[in-house]
Amino acid sequence: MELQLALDLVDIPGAIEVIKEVEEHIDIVEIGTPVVINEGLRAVKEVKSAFPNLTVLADLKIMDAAGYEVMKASEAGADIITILGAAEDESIKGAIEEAKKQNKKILVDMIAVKDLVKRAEELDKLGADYICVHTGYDLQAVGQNSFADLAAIKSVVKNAKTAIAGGIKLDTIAEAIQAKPDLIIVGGGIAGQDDKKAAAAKMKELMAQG
Ligand SMILES: O=C(CO)[C@H](O)[C@H](O)COP(=O)(O)O
Repeated sequence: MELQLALDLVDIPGAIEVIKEVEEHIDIVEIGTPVVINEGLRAVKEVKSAFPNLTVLADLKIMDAAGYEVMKASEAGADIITILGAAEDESIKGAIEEAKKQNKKILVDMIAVKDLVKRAEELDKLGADYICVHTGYDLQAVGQNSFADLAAIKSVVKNAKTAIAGGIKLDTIAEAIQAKPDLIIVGGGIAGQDDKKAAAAKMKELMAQG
């Protein structure tokens, strides 16, 4: 089980500072959608060159022109690129095909997908590397989470790795761990804490205990 730190509310120097603090306790660093909107793919490029040994995920949440966008994120140094599960199959196929060419991985974000089980089954057959259930900020604000969704997709996904994101904190990570995803994605639960290193270390410790 791997831990991904999502960085959403920082600029490039801020991202580098946080990563330095928690690097030894995380497996993947995510350059979040707001950071890419503010700073462009330069954020991916600068983080990858500062931490060449760290797996970098570009959270582009691609919806269209998927092959092209995967190519540009790959050129910037991303190892994993995200596309939305709600995108057309043609876009999903384009993203997966380009990622294979570039030796990269695709994480499909299931945010706002209504029939999760059916779509997860389809995405698994299309060859997604990761399928991620996700409660975005706007639904976190009204008290939702993705724990039941993770169990639901795990019942049908055979090949892809499964992931969960959205509001996971130290006091809720146990529920995510129980459902045994391959990847747990945490943003504010680490980046928003005073002692980021301690939060990441404790989460990794709980994940190792299983
Ligand atoms: O993609 C995102 C929002 O769309 C976030 O990166 C993801 O939800 C993880 O952050 P947090 O743990 O703070 O919810």
